Amino acid sequence: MLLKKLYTLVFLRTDTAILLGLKKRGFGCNKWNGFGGKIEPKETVIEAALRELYEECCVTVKPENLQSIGQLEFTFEGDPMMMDVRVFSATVFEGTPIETEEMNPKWFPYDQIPFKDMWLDDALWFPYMLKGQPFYGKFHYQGFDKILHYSVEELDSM
Ligand SMILES: CSc1nc2ncnc(N)c2[nH]1
Repeated sequence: MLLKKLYTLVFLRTDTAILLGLKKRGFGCNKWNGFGGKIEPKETVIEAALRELYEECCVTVKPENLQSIGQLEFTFEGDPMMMDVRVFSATVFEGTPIETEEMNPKWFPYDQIPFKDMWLDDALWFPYMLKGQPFYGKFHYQGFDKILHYSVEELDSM
């Protein structure tokens, strides 16, 4: 029986760049990533996404400006836990991203995304997100640096 844990992942975008954060501790440390994390028992996915974004870079997004763009499922050889990651993007937001204990934020022009310093799977599904195409990706890892098999499909809507 697979166990499933829900996570959020938010990307702020402008017409020229995407905001990534360098994870300073914990899971995925030293990788550039979107902003997000676990969902607490009594909160909705949207509430969790907006809370984590604010906690990690002090930027606020209104629920109506958060676009649900994708879903990622991560499984790991020998581990029953499946990570179910809900991916969102926003182009309208309030505040300037600042460094927190968790993350060091930086804007990257779209032709300078640091894929070699990101999770291996990101290069495989970013193209869908960057063109605003809802997607559903499944990635089966061996350890954290090898993808044994994966699939990414376009969705009609999220
Ligand atoms: C554990 S595999 C994994 N890939 C990821 N890509 C982007 N953001 C994450 N949180 C990711 N986790």
